[in-house]
Formats: sequence, structure tokens, C-alpha cells
Amino acid sequence: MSVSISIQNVVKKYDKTVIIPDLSLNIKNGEFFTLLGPSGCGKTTLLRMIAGFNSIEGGEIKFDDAVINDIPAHKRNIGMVFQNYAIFPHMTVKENVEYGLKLRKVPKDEMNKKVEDILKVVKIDTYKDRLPERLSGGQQQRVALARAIVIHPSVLLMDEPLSNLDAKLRIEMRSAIRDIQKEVGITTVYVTHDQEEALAISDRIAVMKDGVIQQVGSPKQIYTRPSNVFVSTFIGSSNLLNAKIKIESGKKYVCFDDFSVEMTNLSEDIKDNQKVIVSVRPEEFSLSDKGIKFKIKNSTFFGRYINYEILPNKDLIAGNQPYFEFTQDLGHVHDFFEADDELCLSPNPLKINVFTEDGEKSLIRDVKENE
Ligand SMILES: Nc1ncnc2c1ncn2[C@@H]1O[C@H](COP(=O)(O)OP(=O)(O)OP(=O)(O)O)[C@@H](O)[C@H]1O
Repeated sequence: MSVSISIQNVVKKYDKTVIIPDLSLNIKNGEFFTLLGPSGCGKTTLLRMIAGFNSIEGGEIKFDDAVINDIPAHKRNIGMVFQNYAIFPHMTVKENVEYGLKLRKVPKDEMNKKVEDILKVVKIDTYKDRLPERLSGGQQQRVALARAIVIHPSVLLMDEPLSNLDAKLRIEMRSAIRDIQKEVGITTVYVTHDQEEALAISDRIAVMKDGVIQQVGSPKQIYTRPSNVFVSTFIGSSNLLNAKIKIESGKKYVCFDDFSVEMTNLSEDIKDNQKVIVSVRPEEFSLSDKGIKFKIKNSTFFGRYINYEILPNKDLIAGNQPYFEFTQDLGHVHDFFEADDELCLSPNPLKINVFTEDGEKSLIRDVKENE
């Protein structure tokens, strides 16, 4: 039986070093939930706390209503899939998948049926008598997945399961994993530092930094309405511009040098003259007669679109990004810009995000840190 996971005020320390100071999170039953963040932010540490491989120095973790802090890993009924497939090399595919059921002393007929079924679900039934050395990386990861889910775990935990696969196979496997998870319906916690993978695979994502959750939301919420500058730059690319708020006759504007755009979704408490950071995604700019002036530094042709590295007036550059980006879809475009060309770009006021000067808080109405 799949369960919900409630994590309340958990603390993780290694000796005196605090890795997770105080973290709370609720994961719904059947949900595909991803922990996303840069290397060292504590994703694996948290996953191992849920699994029971790491001690918990404060707070509690519950599966449904039961506190599991002191329940040993082998009694938590979890399935795990790791980056290095961790399947037994001397056993066939079928034997690997049977392993957990044999440990649980499942009767032979029932075991055979379960193994046959799961091998079909993960689409490796035709290789069932092969040894792992004769399987591709993707097929080996399917075996690891089958072995994890055949025992009907309450929770499936996956730690960077696609890291060892090449780019094309990663894309193929991430949709396979998503389909399989939906079919079996097991609550899944997935760890990755790959933001594109997280966007493609998850129902919800928690973005972490230094052991602290920055935002929880659906991929769309996190991408379109990040709750702070860190999330906005960690997920996808964002151009960060210094700007100032102008309020005139009840209308609110974001001003960049001599160009301004009216915004209708800024929060109520925003002040006239307030300094802000505006984050604009490369696809949220459009060419315009009036706009922010940029100079082309470089371009990269991707076939379907072209990506320009561009630079504005240096007073507008917030943070230390070496260049800005502007993406042009090539569907209707025939002329390309060259290095040193100048252009005016207008940001789309419905799409851009506005943050406090310190980058910590969104100033867009109704942006939530936790949904
Ligand atoms: N056994 C340990 N003893 C001491 N410190 C540890 C231990 N395991 C992890 N850490 C530290 O805890 C922090 C978080 O590590 P963790 O592996 O959870 O990060 P992560 O977000 O999963 O990173 P990655 O994406 O690189 O795997 C790091 O600073 C790491 O050095």
C-alpha cells in the first residue's frame, strides 16, 4: 500500500555540522515528487533519512500517520533505485527481480506471476533469462526499477537513477519511469540535480539550497513563478536586470534606464522608487522599436531556434552573469543578427518576474513558496 510522507521540522547533523537545519514537507500518496538542487544541498541526505539509512537529529518523518524515525530501513517497506544500478551481476534478469520476493518468502506461483507482470510493465520480459552484462545501461536500470517495485513498496526512492546513461537514453528513460510510476501508482521521491529532468518527470518539485527548501510547486509554477532569484536562475536560464518601480496615477511600472513596462500583477505593498531585480527568461523578450538596448556578443544556431548572447548597459546587470540571453524561434525569422549589432528588446510584462533587491522574495502577487 502506497503512503503519504509527512516530514516535520527535521534536522540532520554530521557531528556538529548542520546539513539540514529545519525542513518540513508533505508528499501526497501516489505523487511523483522530486528533490532538486545543486550538488551538496542535502538531497541525498534527506532521501536517506526517508529510507532509514541516515539518523534523524530532530523532528519527525511519518508514513501516513505512523512516525517512522526509529523504524529500521528494512522494515520501512521501501523500494530504492540508485545511480549505479546495483543489480546482481551473477543473476539473470528474472532472478534479480525475484530476489526481494524470495526474501519475503512469497509462494512460488504468486512470485512467478508478480515477476512476469512487472517485467512486462518495465518492458524487459524478452530479456528475462539474460545476465546483466548483456544488457544496455537503460535495460539494466529497468531491471533495477522492476526489482524495486515488484515488492509493492509503500514508497519508491530514486537517487539520480539516470546519471550514468547517455543524453538520448536519459530522455527515453525519464518518460518510461514516469509512465511506469503512473501505472503502479507508488509514492515516489526522486533526487536529481538536472532541472530539465525534474521539470519533465515530476508532479511537484522541491527546490533546495544549503539544506533549506526554497520553493515547492508544480514544474509549471516553479518555472513561471519562481519565489526568489535563486529558483529563477537554478531552473532554466534567467536574465537578471536592475530596475526601479514607478507608481503613477495608480499604475505600476518597472523602469530600466529610459524604458519602462506597465505591470498589473505586482504585489500591493510595492513602493514608488523601490529598487528591484527583474528576471526575464530568454524567450520572454521580443524585438521592438522601443525597449532595453542590448549589443550582440555571440550567437548559437540550434536549428529550431537561435540563442544570442547579449549585453545591456552595465548598470542594468544585476549579479555577476557574464552575458544575457535572447532566444528567437526561427519559424518566421530569416535575418540573423551578427556580433556587435545593437537591438532593442521589450520584456513581456505578463511573464517576467520581479524580486526584492536582495533577491529573496517575489514581488508578483500570489506567488507561493509552497503549493
Ligand atoms: N557521511 C557524511 N559525513 C559528513 N558529511 C556528509 C556525509 N554525507 C554527506 N555529507 C555532507 O552533507 C552535505 C549534503 O550532501 P548530500 O549528498 O546530501 O548532497 P546532494 O544534494 O545529494 O549532492 P549531490 O547532488 O552531489 O549528490 C554535503 O556537504 C556533504 O559533504
